[in-house]
Amino acid sequence: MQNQDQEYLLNNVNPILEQLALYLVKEKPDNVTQASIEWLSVTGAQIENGLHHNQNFHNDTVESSDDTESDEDDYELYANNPIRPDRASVSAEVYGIYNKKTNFKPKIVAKSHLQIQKIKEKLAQSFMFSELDEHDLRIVINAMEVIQCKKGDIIIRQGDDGDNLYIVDEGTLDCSRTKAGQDSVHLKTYKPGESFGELALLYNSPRAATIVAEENCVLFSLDRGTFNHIVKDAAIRKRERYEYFLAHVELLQELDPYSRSQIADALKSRNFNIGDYIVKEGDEGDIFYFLEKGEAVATKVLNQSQPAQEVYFYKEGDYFGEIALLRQAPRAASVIAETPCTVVYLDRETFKRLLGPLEDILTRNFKKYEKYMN
Ligand SMILES: Nc1ncnc2c1ncn2[C@@H]1O[C@@H]2COP(=O)(O)O[C@H]2[C@H]1O
Ligand SMILES: Nc1ncnc2c1ncn2[C@@H]1O[C@@H]2COP(=O)(O)O[C@H]2[C@H]1O
Repeated sequence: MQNQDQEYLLNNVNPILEQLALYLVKEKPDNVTQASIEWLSVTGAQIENGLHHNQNFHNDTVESSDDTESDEDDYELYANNPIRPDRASVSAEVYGIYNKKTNFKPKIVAKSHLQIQKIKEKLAQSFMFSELDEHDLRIVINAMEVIQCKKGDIIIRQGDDGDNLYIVDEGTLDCSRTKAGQDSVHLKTYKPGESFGELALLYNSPRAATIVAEENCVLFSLDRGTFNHIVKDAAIRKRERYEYFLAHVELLQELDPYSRSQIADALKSRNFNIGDYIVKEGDEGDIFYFLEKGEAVATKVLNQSQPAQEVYFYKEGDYFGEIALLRQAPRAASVIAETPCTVVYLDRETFKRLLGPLEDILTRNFKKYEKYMN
């Protein structure tokens, strides 16, 4: 082998393969190939990223390229990993994700292949994280800690300072709030896939409610530092973007501002040109819409021998597409853009989860279509 090949092997290939081998020996996954792919795409990629920033990375020892940095500045990649007995700490800067300007050093917590898989699944269900790109997602996954808690454990206490956001992996938790001089009021029950504890991090405010485990639970927690740098700005922007609009949607008047902010997290947006069909009569329907900008018209075939007729006119703040979701039926009408339109929408699952409390109102409102419905 030529000298430069040996050097490449030593500097670029060995550090990653050695770590991979150690990981596989510890985890002993049934499917080695799949586990390796997963590991390489998360931890391996970060090591590689670091290698490009610091060619001093050799074997098991990772040094910061900045000699003046103290050991206290290091972060533990294999902190809980017994297979890394000698030097457990790695500098986040080595991994190329240390942001000198903001002093952000992402936390890296060792986790099993299975735990990483579960975190990925739960993050995909959580609106606040679902739009992160691969790179940011990797940082969030690395920073997450797995927390086991027992029935009755208080995870968050109203009024406390807050340093973590949580995603429920297993179990249910009760969320309640007490107002001065009043009994505590139950706000909601958290189930797997849902997240809580974001308000204190988003707005630097005391915890707005108390959250207690109703049974033994597994949670994933994310620290304030990572949340602030990766998630916070986009989440605040999205909440602010829709805050005013949602506060003026008549349908949502009965919801409290917190529930509306949850809808803001979940909304997706799409533009249509004049004449575009937003919804087509007879199609399967899985989406519920609010008209954010523009005007649209609903048309319906009332007589098979005649073209569809206009049956409803939509202005900003109106909603449509609820019938297919509530009745499990094909679309009862078409909705067509009369001007350039922007709609914001929720999928069926999210509609059920967030607008479930409004089902009665939605069903009562069917009467506005009554004279046109079969
Ligand atoms: N109606 C509500 N008002 C405020 N917080 C709520 C509400 N319902 C659920 N919560 C959650 O309870 C959490 C308590 O901690 P945080 O204030 O950090 O974030 C809060 C929200 O995630
Ligand atoms: N006369 C009407 N009959 C039925 N749906 C209507 C009518 N006018 C407007 N719509 C809306 O058009 C939507 C088409 O999709 P959906 O059936 O899911 O929900 C429907 C209502 O929101």
